[in-house]
Amino acid sequence: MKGKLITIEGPDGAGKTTQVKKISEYLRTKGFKVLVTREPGGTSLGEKLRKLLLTLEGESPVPEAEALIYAASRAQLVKKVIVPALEDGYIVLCDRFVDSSLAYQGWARGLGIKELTDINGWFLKNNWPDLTIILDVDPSQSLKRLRKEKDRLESENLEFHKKVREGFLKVHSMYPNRTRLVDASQNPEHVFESVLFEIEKSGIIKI
Ligand SMILES: Nc1ncnc2c1ncn2[C@@H]1O[C@H](COP(=O)(O)OP(=O)(O)OP(=O)(O)O)[C@@H](O)[C@H]1O
Ligand SMILES: Cc1cn([C@H]2C[C@H](O)[C@@H](COP(=O)(O)O)O2)c(=O)[nH]c1=O
Repeated sequence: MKGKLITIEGPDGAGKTTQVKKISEYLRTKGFKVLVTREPGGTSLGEKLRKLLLTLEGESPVPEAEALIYAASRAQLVKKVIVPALEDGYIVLCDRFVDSSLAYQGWARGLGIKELTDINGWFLKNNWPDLTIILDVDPSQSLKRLRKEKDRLESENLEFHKKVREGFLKVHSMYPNRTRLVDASQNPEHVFESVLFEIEKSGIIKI
Protein backbone atom coordinates (compact mmCIF):
# COMPACT_ATOMS: atom_id res chain seq x y z
CA MET A 1 0.00 0.00 0.00
CA LYS A 2 1.28 3.49 -0.84
CA GLY A 3 1.58 5.83 2.14
CA LYS A 4 1.08 9.60 2.27
CA LEU A 5 3.44 12.51 2.68
CA ILE A 6 2.20 15.26 5.00
CA THR A 7 4.42 18.29 5.50
CA ILE A 8 4.13 20.95 8.19
CA GLU A 9 5.32 24.42 7.27
CA GLY A 10 5.39 27.96 8.57
CA PRO A 11 7.65 30.75 9.81
CA ASP A 12 10.23 30.22 12.56
CA GLY A 13 8.54 29.54 15.90
CA ALA A 14 5.11 28.86 14.35
CA GLY A 15 4.88 25.63 16.37
CA LYS A 16 5.65 23.07 13.64
CA THR A 17 7.62 20.60 15.78
CA THR A 18 4.95 20.79 18.50
CA GLN A 19 2.20 19.96 15.99
CA VAL A 20 4.24 17.19 14.27
CA LYS A 21 4.56 15.50 17.66
CA LYS A 22 0.84 15.81 18.37
CA ILE A 23 -0.18 14.56 14.90
CA SER A 24 2.19 11.57 15.06
CA GLU A 25 0.93 10.55 18.50
CA TYR A 26 -2.68 10.88 17.38
CA LEU A 27 -2.22 8.93 14.14
CA ARG A 28 -0.34 6.14 15.93
CA THR A 29 -3.25 5.72 18.37
CA LYS A 30 -5.46 5.34 15.27
CA GLY A 31 -3.27 2.46 14.06
CA PHE A 32 -1.28 4.24 11.32
CA LYS A 33 2.41 3.51 10.75
CA VAL A 34 3.99 6.96 11.11
CA LEU A 35 7.48 8.13 10.23
CA VAL A 36 8.57 11.55 11.50
CA THR A 37 11.42 13.36 9.81
CA ARG A 38 12.62 16.91 9.29
CA GLU A 39 14.33 19.35 6.98
CA PRO A 40 17.02 20.28 6.63
CA GLY A 41 18.25 16.94 7.97
CA GLY A 42 16.66 13.54 8.41
CA THR A 43 19.68 11.63 7.02
CA SER A 44 23.28 11.62 8.26
CA LEU A 45 24.34 13.73 5.27
CA GLY A 46 21.31 16.00 5.71
CA GLU A 47 22.13 16.61 9.39
CA LYS A 48 25.67 17.67 8.40
CA LEU A 49 24.21 20.04 5.80
CA ARG A 50 21.81 21.36 8.47
CA LYS A 51 24.75 22.33 10.71
CA LEU A 52 26.46 24.02 7.78
CA LEU A 53 23.29 25.96 6.89
CA LEU A 54 22.36 27.11 10.38
CA THR A 55 25.73 27.96 11.93
CA LEU A 56 26.55 31.60 12.55
CA GLU A 57 30.26 30.82 12.20
CA GLY A 58 32.28 31.39 9.05
CA GLU A 59 31.20 32.49 5.61
CA SER A 60 27.45 32.60 4.89
CA PRO A 61 26.30 30.98 1.64
CA VAL A 62 25.04 33.34 -1.07
CA PRO A 63 21.26 32.86 -1.65
CA GLU A 64 21.81 30.61 -4.68
CA ALA A 65 24.21 28.36 -2.74
CA GLU A 66 21.81 28.34 0.21
CA ALA A 67 18.94 27.19 -2.04
CA LEU A 68 21.07 24.40 -3.50
CA ILE A 69 22.30 23.13 -0.12
CA TYR A 70 18.69 22.91 1.15
CA ALA A 71 17.81 21.11 -2.07
CA ALA A 72 20.72 18.67 -1.63
CA SER A 73 19.54 17.76 1.86
CA ARG A 74 16.01 17.28 0.48
CA ALA A 75 17.12 15.10 -2.44
CA GLN A 76 18.98 12.80 -0.04
CA LEU A 77 15.98 12.60 2.33
CA VAL A 78 13.49 11.88 -0.44
CA LYS A 79 15.47 9.05 -2.02
CA LYS A 80 16.88 7.44 1.14
CA VAL A 81 13.99 7.87 3.60
CA ILE A 82 10.71 9.25 2.24
CA VAL A 83 10.18 7.14 -0.89
CA PRO A 84 11.03 3.82 0.84
CA ALA A 85 8.69 4.69 3.75
CA LEU A 86 5.85 5.63 1.40
CA GLU A 87 6.34 2.37 -0.50
CA ASP A 88 6.06 0.59 2.86
CA GLY A 89 2.72 2.29 3.61
CA TYR A 90 3.90 4.85 6.17
CA ILE A 91 2.35 8.23 6.79
CA VAL A 92 5.46 10.39 6.55
CA LEU A 93 5.28 13.58 8.60
CA CYS A 94 7.98 16.04 7.58
CA ASP A 95 8.81 19.09 9.70
CA ARG A 96 9.39 21.56 6.80
CA PHE A 97 9.88 20.50 3.17
CA VAL A 98 9.92 22.07 -0.28
CA ASP A 99 7.54 24.95 0.56
CA SER A 100 10.13 26.34 2.99
CA SER A 101 12.48 26.70 0.01
CA LEU A 102 9.74 28.44 -1.99
CA ALA A 103 8.98 30.86 0.88
CA TYR A 104 12.50 31.49 2.27
CA GLN A 105 14.75 31.28 -0.80
CA GLY A 106 12.15 31.85 -3.52
CA TRP A 107 10.30 34.77 -1.96
CA ALA A 108 12.15 36.21 1.05
CA ARG A 109 15.62 35.93 -0.56
CA GLY A 110 14.13 36.99 -3.89
CA LEU A 111 15.31 34.07 -6.05
CA GLY A 112 11.81 33.45 -7.41
CA ILE A 113 9.14 30.92 -6.44
CA LYS A 114 9.05 29.55 -10.00
CA GLU A 115 12.84 29.11 -10.06
CA LEU A 116 12.77 27.22 -6.75
CA THR A 117 9.83 25.12 -7.95
CA ASP A 118 11.86 24.15 -11.04
CA ILE A 119 15.05 23.32 -9.11
CA ASN A 120 13.14 21.16 -6.63
CA GLY A 121 10.78 19.70 -9.22
CA TRP A 122 13.83 18.32 -11.06
CA PHE A 123 14.45 15.72 -8.32
CA LEU A 124 11.09 15.58 -6.49
CA LYS A 125 9.35 14.33 -9.64
CA ASN A 126 6.00 12.99 -8.37
CA ASN A 127 7.05 13.11 -4.70
CA TRP A 128 5.44 16.47 -3.89
CA PRO A 129 3.50 16.35 -0.60
CA ASP A 130 -0.01 14.89 -0.56
CA LEU A 131 -0.91 17.57 1.97
CA THR A 132 0.87 20.60 3.42
CA ILE A 133 -0.30 22.33 6.57
CA ILE A 134 0.96 25.91 6.71
CA LEU A 135 0.92 27.28 10.26
CA ASP A 136 0.24 30.96 9.79
CA VAL A 137 1.23 33.45 12.46
CA ASP A 138 2.71 36.94 12.59
CA PRO A 139 6.49 36.58 13.09
CA SER A 140 6.46 39.33 15.75
CA GLN A 141 4.44 36.80 17.79
CA SER A 142 6.15 33.53 16.73
CA LEU A 143 9.75 34.74 17.11
CA LYS A 144 9.08 35.52 20.78
CA ARG A 145 8.43 31.79 21.30
CA LEU A 146 11.99 30.86 20.33
CA ARG A 147 14.92 30.24 22.67
CA LYS A 148 17.43 33.02 23.28
CA GLU A 149 20.37 31.82 21.08
CA LYS A 150 19.23 32.08 17.50
CA ASP A 151 20.60 30.21 14.45
CA ARG A 152 21.61 31.89 11.18
CA LEU A 153 18.12 32.08 9.68
CA GLU A 154 16.38 32.97 12.95
CA SER A 155 18.87 35.84 13.34
CA GLU A 156 17.56 37.56 10.20
CA ASN A 157 15.62 40.79 10.90
CA LEU A 158 11.84 41.05 11.39
CA GLU A 159 11.38 42.36 7.84
CA PHE A 160 12.89 39.13 6.45
CA HIS A 161 10.58 37.01 8.63
CA LYS A 162 7.57 39.05 7.49
CA LYS A 163 8.58 38.31 3.88
CA VAL A 164 8.79 34.61 4.76
CA ARG A 165 5.21 34.70 6.04
CA GLU A 166 4.17 36.55 2.87
CA GLY A 167 5.97 33.84 0.86
CA PHE A 168 3.98 31.08 2.55
CA LEU A 169 0.73 32.96 1.84
CA LYS A 170 1.75 33.21 -1.83
CA VAL A 171 2.56 29.50 -1.92
CA HIS A 172 -0.90 28.79 -0.48
CA SER A 173 -2.54 30.92 -3.17
CA MET A 174 -0.55 29.05 -5.84
CA TYR A 175 -1.37 25.58 -4.47
CA PRO A 176 -4.80 25.98 -2.80
CA ASN A 177 -5.64 22.26 -2.96
CA ARG A 178 -2.39 20.77 -1.69
CA THR A 179 -1.80 23.38 1.02
CA ARG A 180 -4.08 24.29 3.95
CA LEU A 181 -3.67 27.40 6.06
CA VAL A 182 -4.11 27.09 9.83
CA ASP A 183 -4.19 29.99 12.28
CA ALA A 184 -1.22 29.26 14.56
CA SER A 185 -1.64 32.28 16.85
CA GLN A 186 -3.80 30.26 19.27
CA ASN A 187 -2.62 27.85 21.97
CA PRO A 188 -1.11 24.49 20.84
CA GLU A 189 -4.25 22.44 21.64
CA HIS A 190 -6.49 24.81 19.70
CA VAL A 191 -4.05 24.78 16.76
CA PHE A 192 -3.99 20.96 16.87
CA GLU A 193 -7.79 20.81 16.57
CA SER A 194 -7.61 22.97 13.44
CA VAL A 195 -4.78 20.85 12.01
CA LEU A 196 -6.76 17.62 12.52
CA PHE A 197 -9.82 19.24 10.96
CA GLU A 198 -7.78 20.11 7.85
CA ILE A 199 -6.24 16.63 7.60
CA GLU A 200 -9.70 15.08 7.88
CA LYS A 201 -11.21 17.53 5.36
CA SER A 202 -8.44 16.86 2.82
CA GLY A 203 -9.61 13.24 2.59
CA ILE A 204 -6.06 11.91 2.04
CA ILE A 205 -6.48 9.57 5.02
CA LYS A 206 -9.53 8.45 6.99
CA ILE A 207 -9.10 9.27 10.69
N1 LIG B 1 0.64 27.61 19.59
C1 LIG B 1 1.62 27.93 20.42
N2 LIG B 1 1.49 28.97 21.27
C2 LIG B 1 2.51 29.32 22.11
N3 LIG B 1 3.70 28.65 22.19
C3 LIG B 1 3.87 27.61 21.36
C4 LIG B 1 2.86 27.19 20.44
N4 LIG B 1 3.32 26.13 19.75
C5 LIG B 1 4.56 25.90 20.20
N5 LIG B 1 4.90 26.77 21.18
C6 LIG B 1 6.17 26.88 21.90
O1 LIG B 1 7.02 27.69 21.07
C7 LIG B 1 8.34 27.16 21.04
C8 LIG B 1 8.68 26.79 19.58
O2 LIG B 1 7.80 25.73 19.19
P1 LIG B 1 8.20 24.69 18.06
O3 LIG B 1 9.60 24.19 18.26
O4 LIG B 1 7.13 23.69 17.97
O5 LIG B 1 8.15 25.66 16.80
P2 LIG B 1 8.80 25.47 15.36
O6 LIG B 1 7.89 26.13 14.40
O7 LIG B 1 9.06 24.02 15.12
O8 LIG B 1 10.15 26.26 15.54
P3 LIG B 1 11.37 26.35 14.48
O9 LIG B 1 10.91 27.24 13.40
O10 LIG B 1 12.50 26.92 15.29
O11 LIG B 1 11.65 24.95 14.02
C9 LIG B 1 8.35 25.97 21.99
O12 LIG B 1 8.81 26.41 23.25
C10 LIG B 1 6.91 25.54 22.06
O13 LIG B 1 6.58 24.93 23.28
C1 LIG C 1 13.76 23.36 4.70
C2 LIG C 1 14.20 24.79 4.66
C3 LIG C 1 14.44 25.49 5.83
N1 LIG C 1 14.83 26.77 5.78
C4 LIG C 1 15.12 27.48 7.06
C5 LIG C 1 13.95 27.70 7.94
C6 LIG C 1 14.52 27.68 9.33
O1 LIG C 1 14.94 28.99 9.65
C7 LIG C 1 15.73 26.77 9.21
C8 LIG C 1 15.49 25.38 9.74
O2 LIG C 1 15.41 25.41 11.12
P1 LIG C 1 14.18 24.70 11.92
O3 LIG C 1 14.58 24.87 13.35
O4 LIG C 1 14.16 23.27 11.50
O5 LIG C 1 12.93 25.42 11.57
O6 LIG C 1 16.02 26.68 7.81
C9 LIG C 1 15.02 27.41 4.58
O7 LIG C 1 15.41 28.59 4.55
N2 LIG C 1 14.78 26.74 3.42
C10 LIG C 1 14.38 25.45 3.40
O8 LIG C 1 14.18 24.85 2.32
